[in-house]
Amino acid sequence: MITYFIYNKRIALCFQLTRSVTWQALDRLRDKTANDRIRDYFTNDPQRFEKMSLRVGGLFLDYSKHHVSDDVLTKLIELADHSALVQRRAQMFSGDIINVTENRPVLHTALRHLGDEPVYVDGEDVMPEITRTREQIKLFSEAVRSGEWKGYSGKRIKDVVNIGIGGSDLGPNMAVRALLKYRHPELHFHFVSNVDGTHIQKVLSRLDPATTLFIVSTKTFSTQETLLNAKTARRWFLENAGEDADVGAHFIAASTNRKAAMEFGIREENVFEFWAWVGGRYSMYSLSACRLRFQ
Ligand SMILES: O=P(O)(O)OC[C@H]1O[C@H](O)[C@H](O)[C@@H](O)[C@@H]1O
Repeated sequence: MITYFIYNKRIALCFQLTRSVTWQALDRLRDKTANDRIRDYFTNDPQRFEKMSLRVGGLFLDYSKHHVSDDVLTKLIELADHSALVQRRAQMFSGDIINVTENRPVLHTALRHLGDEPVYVDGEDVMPEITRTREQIKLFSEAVRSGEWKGYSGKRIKDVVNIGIGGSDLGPNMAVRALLKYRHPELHFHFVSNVDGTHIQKVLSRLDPATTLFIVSTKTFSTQETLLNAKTARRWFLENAGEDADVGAHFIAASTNRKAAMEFGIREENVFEFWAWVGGRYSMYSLSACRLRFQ
């Protein structure tokens, strides 16, 4: 049974989708069409591909090759209408609390929003801070890429090491690997997540501290594994290169905990912000993806 909630003014309305008349009709249609051949759908309807494909937002979607008859499609659309999909989508865009387990909005859409319209969370337009952070990431990453950003001894950055774990490691790691082909020819990327010291030692042994930039990636700045690795990296930097005052030229943070990051030695303007209204650590459009800009 599929049960879901619609949150409206913080009142949860519980729907049992699988008990709806439309769902049951779809269930019967599934049995009726189980032996249909997709090839016959095309023979009987030469317009099927045009009807069941679309281009939107740079994506091409082709669902004509799925086991979906016209009747099934009609019922699926009815099901979406009956289950208040449009209303739920509007709730998502307007910052309503639809993440019911964590009691917060799901505003990845605000991070992707490039228009001028405001997006409100608790009555406050969050777009200005998103725009400011985007700009901050852009300026910083461009300075690293162009070589304008210098390490403590005046050399440009050649290696970027992300130190994080869980959501602060896996998402950015996947995205950087996927887009490696487009990376800056003079920049190399490394990810350290393992609490076993051999991982960071192995990475550091190949690097020059004067040309390495560390991203301490931790939403809370309190995760033991990440802090241990970050402290190891800072010690390595201090033993082999600069002094305490130089840490800010080689360490930045992706975190909500500005205070802890600054106590670590990171400059305030190089603590890139997360927001509570996006759950988890990673969204392609959040600052977590800022490693991509370095590429
Ligand atoms: O970003 P942080 O606060 O350092 O948390 C990083 C990770 O910590 C733990 O491993 C949690 O189980 C993960 O869900 C989280 O992604």
